[in-house]
Amino acid sequence: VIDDLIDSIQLATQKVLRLFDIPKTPVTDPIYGANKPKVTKLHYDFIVVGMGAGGCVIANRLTEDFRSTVLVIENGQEDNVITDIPAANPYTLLTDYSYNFETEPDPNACQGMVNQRCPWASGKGPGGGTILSGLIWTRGNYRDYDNWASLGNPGWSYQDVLPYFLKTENMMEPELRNSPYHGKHGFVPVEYVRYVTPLLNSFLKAANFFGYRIVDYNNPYTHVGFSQIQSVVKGGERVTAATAYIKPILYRKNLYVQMRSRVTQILINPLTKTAYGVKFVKRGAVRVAYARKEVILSAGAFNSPQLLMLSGIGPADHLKEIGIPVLQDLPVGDGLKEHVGMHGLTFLINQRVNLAPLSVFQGIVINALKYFLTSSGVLKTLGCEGVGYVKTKYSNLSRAQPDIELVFIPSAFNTDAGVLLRKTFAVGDELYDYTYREIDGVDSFSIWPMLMYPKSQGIVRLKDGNPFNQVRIWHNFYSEGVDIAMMVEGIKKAVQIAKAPSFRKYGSILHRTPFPQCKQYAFGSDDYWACAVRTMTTTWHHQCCTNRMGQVVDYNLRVRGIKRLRIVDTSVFPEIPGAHTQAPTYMLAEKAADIIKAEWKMYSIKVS
Ligand SMILES: Cc1cc2nc3c(=O)[nH]c(=O)nc-3n(C[C@H](O)[C@H](O)[C@H](O)COP(=O)(O)OP(=O)(O)OC[C@H]3O[C@@H](n4cnc5c(N)ncnc54)[C@H](O)[C@@H]3O)c2cc1C
Repeated sequence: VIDDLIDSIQLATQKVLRLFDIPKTPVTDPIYGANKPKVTKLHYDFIVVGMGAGGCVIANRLTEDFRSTVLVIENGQEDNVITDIPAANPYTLLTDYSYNFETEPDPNACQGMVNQRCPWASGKGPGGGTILSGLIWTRGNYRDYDNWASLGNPGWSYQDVLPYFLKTENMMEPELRNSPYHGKHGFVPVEYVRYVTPLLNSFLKAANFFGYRIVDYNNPYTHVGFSQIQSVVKGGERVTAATAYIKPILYRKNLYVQMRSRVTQILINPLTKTAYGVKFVKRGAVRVAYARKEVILSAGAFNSPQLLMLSGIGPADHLKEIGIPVLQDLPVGDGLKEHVGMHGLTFLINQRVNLAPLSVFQGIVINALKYFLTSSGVLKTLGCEGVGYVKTKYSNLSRAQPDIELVFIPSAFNTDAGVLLRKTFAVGDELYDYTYREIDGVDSFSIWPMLMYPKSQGIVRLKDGNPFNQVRIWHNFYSEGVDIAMMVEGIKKAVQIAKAPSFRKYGSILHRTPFPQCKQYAFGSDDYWACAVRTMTTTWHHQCCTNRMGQVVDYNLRVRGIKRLRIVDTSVFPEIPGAHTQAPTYMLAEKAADIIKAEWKMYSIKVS
């Protein structure tokens, strides 16, 4: 009551000051999803920074208790009809829906990319990464979470987290819906993708040909094998974290969402080391919002460490160098992990059974009509169709734990003549012109291997004290030799799969013009592929582990040494799971919400 009274007085004062035009802080704001502007408050129970996968879940679950007010602050702009179209993601990746980070140059990797830097997309807008994502739904191996627990994080073993994976999910496929390893009542619909090419069938038959089973890879007993991709779509349309978790609850009076607002600092009392609010900038004006209970950081694996460091929490040496007073010395920004890949394999075919982006552009009117009027057609493609989990000879994991994921892509860099896909991965001119120009627009497909358990780890640091500057990222990809050896084996397995009889009927052949940086090696030799992975280095956008549980946060996700500050996003993963990171983030946030509610004795809405 007192806080509300203070709010009213402060807001009334601001209104009066506004009559004289000082300061310019408005007292009403367009709030995401509200029909008319809501009066902004200064005090909330919880402030959530970032409306990505983690932030959306937290905002939803905490507002189940109508006594608690929650403000979500999101830097990005509102979503729209284009962002819902799964096929639009190579385009949206190049827009302001992504932060478009870049890595620091490193002779070990990214050598064929523009300026020898790998681009690294990270979502910006309602849903964060899920507004850009390939929508692939994978959980990883049960041992991933047993490992989290064994690293000193009780409560995070597979048995502990499985209920939260189930709570998240609404499996729509009848054959999987009744499995004890799938949920039916969650906010996240999961389907097989609506639009696939005939090549998917060839991919799955090829797997059978080489002795792999068709499996439910999200079942802990059948991880090794192949499948059509389980994906986060409804009726073939993209479902972001905001679509799933925020839009259905926008009517809640205790939920406030500020878009286009960049948090620049967490406000922390230096004497008590207690977080009490945030500073943010909206439309050029600096504002503050106060949290009665907690500030929850969900700004992602690059921006959460940035905000901590800007607020005096991080490696002391680095903060001193930048000139930021040190509040708490913690290994923030260390241990960055990513599933590194090599997207350059190109298999040419002699029939147009693939995804041909140029014809999709040419027929855009018909394709758009199909999408909007009949909910069908090529715009429902994810751009990836199948997935396979295999083991290489270098794996020291158990028999049931794969170490390479193979993603089947019904097109390749050359298929759109280098117009879009190549740009999203910043493939350099020298590489593209030498290797792919001669096959511009030729029908083709690709298989993208992904290293599931990279050993190499990178570092995130501030460039300077300006909160609007991007962080600096040292990826350190392939600093551990075993990562290269495994990727080479993964590539060889992809090449083998594409040789199966099921692909031969399309005249499938591997494009053998080498990368210019690797032409000194015999094409297809281990040395050639090792050079290829250092040249055509691609990220899968699964950045994580930069504020690790057990190091920067405790197993209840509270920042060590600071009160009332928690982190709920991929940055707290104690180790990268063998999964695309969206499902693990939803799981993490669902569990975090229960932890927070228990601490503050809050209500939940029960689902059957
Ligand atoms: C291109 C791409 C493709 C992907 N494909 C897949 C896939 O197919 N399958 C899968 O499982 N996963 C995929 N992912 C990964 C998945 O989307 C992420 O792991 C997940 O979204 C991470 O959630 P998060 O909560 O950690 O952060 P994010 O979802 O990144 O959300 C962070 C949010 O915080 C906001 N923010 C950051 N800084 C500030 C600030 N200072 N002030 C205010 N707001 C701020 C950001 O704008 C963003 O909206 C993909 C990601 C990308 C980028």
